[in-house]
Formats: sequence, structure tokens, C-alpha cells
Amino acid sequence: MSMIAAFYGNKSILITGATGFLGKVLMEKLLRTSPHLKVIYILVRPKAGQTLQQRVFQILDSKLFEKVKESCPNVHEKIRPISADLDQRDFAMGKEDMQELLASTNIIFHCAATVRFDAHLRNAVQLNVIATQQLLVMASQMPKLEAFIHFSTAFSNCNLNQIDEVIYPCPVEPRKIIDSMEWLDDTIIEEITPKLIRDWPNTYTYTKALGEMVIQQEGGNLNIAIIRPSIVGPSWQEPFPGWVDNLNGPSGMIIATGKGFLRSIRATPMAVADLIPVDMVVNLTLAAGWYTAVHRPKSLLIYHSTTGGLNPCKWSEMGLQVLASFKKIPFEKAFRRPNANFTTNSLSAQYWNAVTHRAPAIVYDCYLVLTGRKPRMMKLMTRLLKTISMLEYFTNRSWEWTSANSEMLRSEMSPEDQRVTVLTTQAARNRMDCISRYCLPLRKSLAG
Ligand SMILES: CCCCCCCCCCCCCCCCCCCCCCCCCCCCCC(=O)SCCNC(=O)CCNC(=O)[C@H](O)C(C)(C)COP(=O)(O)OP(=O)(O)OC[C@H]1O[C@@H](n2cnc3c(N)ncnc32)[C@H](O)[C@@H]1OP(=O)(O)O
Ligand SMILES: NC(=O)C1=CN([C@@H]2O[C@H](COP(=O)(O)OP(=O)(O)OC[C@H]3O[C@@H](n4cnc5c(N)ncnc54)[C@H](OP(=O)(O)O)[C@@H]3O)[C@@H](O)[C@H]2O)C=CC1
Repeated sequence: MSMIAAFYGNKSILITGATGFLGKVLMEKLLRTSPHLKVIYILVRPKAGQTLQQRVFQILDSKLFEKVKESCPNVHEKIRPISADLDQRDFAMGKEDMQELLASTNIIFHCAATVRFDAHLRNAVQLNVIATQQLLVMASQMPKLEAFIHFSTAFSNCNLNQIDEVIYPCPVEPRKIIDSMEWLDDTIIEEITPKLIRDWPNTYTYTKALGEMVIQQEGGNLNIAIIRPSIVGPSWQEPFPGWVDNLNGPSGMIIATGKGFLRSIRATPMAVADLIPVDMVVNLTLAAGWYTAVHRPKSLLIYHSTTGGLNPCKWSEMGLQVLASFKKIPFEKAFRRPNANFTTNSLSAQYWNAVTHRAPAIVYDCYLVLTGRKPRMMKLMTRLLKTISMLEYFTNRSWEWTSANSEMLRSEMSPEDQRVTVLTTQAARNRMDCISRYCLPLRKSLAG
């Protein structure tokens, strides 16, 4: 019997960000492997035209939950959605909901975040820092709380090359940043953002670093662990290979390559592409939750969920795999036959952008206009080029993450858990398998 799965039986679990990519996979695994858990509270922000229940049913109706529903048709009864907006004071939650959460929660998984690289600093601070702070305050009032698991990113310290499983101080204290957001107006914040974030490439990674500092400074006596995944990709095995439902990170770029839009990207072929399948991140998270609650380590532990340190996959390998996959099984109705190259300097990147991206888009738009249709290719291409430019920072550098805590975690697991729970440490060995699976679900999601 898995000790980790048994641990979550009979627990009341609170998940923020359960409607997101990682949150959904986490919820699915909990429901599938710990069917006796008491309840999963999920904080869901209201969406126009959809009730909370409708949002939950929409998620449960997806292919991701097919396996769980086979074994437990009434799975929805285990999920209790609570209306909450993490951008608001007290999360704009009803009093009764708040009291129930405070009285019952045993484990918190804090996944909610804005992952947009171009988020306004005010919004990124609000969600990635202040909401974390508020959740800590709530957690400190939960008498039954056993563990608080916070999702950060392996890139929260991407201004460093060698990253250990520790919290690095930010140049400006989070408290000062939070205070300044209260009285500075949006325009001034925009002006000073580059000075504040210094050598962080965007507000996302910067505010995730601030969020970690808040956890360290304001976590008090709580049992806390931080998970730092690198670039999270589709599932490797669970609940089935190849599940993904968003276009973040490499997914959008791979689709654009398969459709023939993306012909060139500024990337260093020998730089490490640190991809980690989402199910392995979830496995590590559940193991960390169990360990934090049961062993109560003296200090906060950080777990890197990365692959590059063990058996690195380079962007060149990844690119060749992507092209080979599309050669074998091409998209229907592609714009052009997939072909792409990597450029390594900005001058040649500009040349390739003009020749292989903008020029064909202009020609195609002219053709659309001449045939009485609305031009759209240039708009799409401009968006694609904007995205590429934001990802370039990550495709032209390599980082080294240590993973001693993940290895320690594995050694603490029972033999049965070691057998059924694939953590990051083994993930690297199967990396090509993960990459070649990457394209299949993406193709399906964009077919047509
Ligand atoms: C020596 C040997 C040499 C060998 C050489 C071999 C050569 C072989 C070459 C082959 C090349 C093949 C290339 C293959 C692939 C390579 C892939 C490289 C990509 C690398 C990516 C690295 C990423 C690293 C990131 C790491 C960061 C840390 C990870 C994290 O912590 S969290 C997750 C990170 N967050 C994100 O990823 C979010 C980033 N995105 C954003 O912030 C925003 O999207 C944005 C970039 C700012 C753009 O914002 P916009 O407002 O412009 O757009 P929006 O996102 O709102 O989308 C608008 C609508 O458009 C739809 N859409 C988006 N993308 C696509 C798409 N690609 N296709 C179709 N549609 C798309 C989107 O859905 C929206 O639609 P709507 O909702 O209906 O409006
Ligand atoms: N994906 C990746 O590659 C990586 C992710 N991470 C971290 O993992 C965590 C989860 O990421 P991921 O699942 O990819 O992100 P998603 O963008 O897919 O999900 C974000 C979640 O946060 C929720 N959320 C956003 N704003 C609010 C709000 N104001 N109130 C309530 N809920 C809100 C979203 O709800 P809604 O559905 O309503 O939008 C959604 O459920 C994040 O902390 C991220 O930093 C770390 C490394 C890599």
C-alpha cells in the first residue's frame, strides 16, 4: 500500500489554482489515488456566465478525469468549490466558507499565480506576493493544518546560474514593494519596473522570488515546503501520456512549428531545455506534502523539480525531435510544411524574422484581401514574434539546479511508494520519451 496515498485518505485539502494546468493534474491524482480523502476545497474565482459548479463540471468532463470517474462516478461530491478572488482582501470569500476552511483544512496546496511574463507589476505582486501573504495568515489560523505546500518556479532565481534549494534574498524587501504598490500609480510603476526587477527578465519570475521571501519571513511556525518546477510539460504517464491543455512555455511554439508558422527562433542549441512532465511535478508535490506533515522538518524545505542536472536535454535535441515528430505525423491544414532553424544572434534573428515570418504573412494577407477575405496572418505573426522575444531569455541560457532534497525525499519513501511514484530524479532518463509525446496532444488540441 502506498503510504503517501494512504496519508491523504481522510484529509481535508485546500487547493488554490485548481482550475489551472498544474492544479487540475494535482486534483486528479489526489482523487484517483486517495479515494477516501474527505474533501478537496478549491478556491475558484467567479467567471461571467458560469457558476462555480459549472466550472467544476467542465473540468471533470475533460479527458483528464475519465479514469477517476470510471472508478468513482460521484467524484464531484468530493470537490467543494468556494467562490474566491485572490486579488481581493480576504479573497472576497463568504464568512461561512472562511470559517469552514479555517476549521477543517489539513493540507494546503497553493498553486494560484499569474504566470504571464508581461503582467503589470501591480497585478503580479497582488497575486504572486500579497495573496501568498494572505494565505499564510489564513493558514496560521487553521488548528488542523499539517502542511502548507507552495508552488514557486525553478526560475525564481534565474538571475543566478547555479541555484541551490535555498531562498535567496531579493535586493528590495517584499514589504517595501507591497507598500509602494499602495501609493504609486500604474504609470509610475511601469516606469520603475525595470529598475526594481533589475536582472530578472520579467515580473513573473521577480514576483515569484518575492513570494518565496514572504513565505520565509512570514511563515511563522507553519510546516511549509516550496516546490520549484522548471518548464512544466505534458504528462509522461499519469493519468495517461501526453495530457496538456495550454499553450504556455514550449507548447505554443511547438504548435506554431507544426503549423508551419514558426520558421526560426533565437536559441542556443547547446543550452539545456529543462522540461519536466506535469505528472512528475505532482508526484513530487504529493510526496513533499506527506513528508512535511509527517516528519515536520525543522526548517522550510525547497524541492527542485528539474531534469537538467541529471541528464540534460539540449534545445537542439528538442528541436530535432519536434521536427521529426511533425514529419511523421503532420498537422492537417498546416500553413506551410514544418521547417525551422535556430539562430544565435539578434542580427540573424531579425533577418530570419523578416524573410521567413513577416514576408510570407504579408503575401498571404494580400492574397486574403484580393480574394475578399479579412487579413489575419500579420496579426498572428506579430503575436508569435512577441511571444518568441519573451521566451528568448530562457532558450539562450543554462542553469544548474541542485536536487538534494528531492533525492532525500525519495530515500524516505516506502519501497512501494518508490515503485509507484516517479519523481524528478528518474524523469531525466525518459526525457526523449516525454518530448516525442509532446506533439501528439498539442496536435489534437489544435486540429482544424
Ligand atoms: C548544433 C546542432 C543544431 C541543430 C539545430 C536543430 C534545429 C532544429 C530547429 C527546430 C526548431 C523547432 C522549434 C521547436 C520548439 C522549440 C520551443 C522553444 C520554446 C522555448 C520556450 C521556453 C519557455 C521557457 C519558459 C520558462 C519560464 C518558467 C516556467 C514557469 O515558471 S511558468 C509558465 C511560464 N509562463 C508562460 O509560459 C507564459 C508565457 N506567456 C505569456 O506571458 C503571454 O502568453 C505572452 C507571451 C506575453 C503573449 O501574450 P499575448 O497577450 O500576446 O497573448 P496571449 O497569451 O494572451 O494569447 C492570446 C490568444 O492567442 C492564443 N495563442 C497563443 N499562442 C498561440 C499559438 N502558438 N498558436 C495558436 N494560438 C495561440 C491564445 O490561446 C489566446 O487565445 P484566446 O484566449 O482565444 O484569446
Ligand atoms: N506551468 C509551468 O510551466 C510552471 C508553473 N509553475 C508554478 O505552478 C503554479 C501553477 O501554474 P500553472 O498551473 O501552469 O498556471 P495556470 O495559469 O494554468 O493556473 C493559474 C491558476 O491560478 C488561478 N488564479 C489566477 N488568478 C486568480 C485569482 N485572482 N483568484 C483566484 N484564482 C486565480 C487561475 O484561475 P482561473 O482558472 O480562474 O484563471 C488558475 O487556476 C504557479 O504557481 C506557477 O508559478 C512553476 C514552474 C513552471
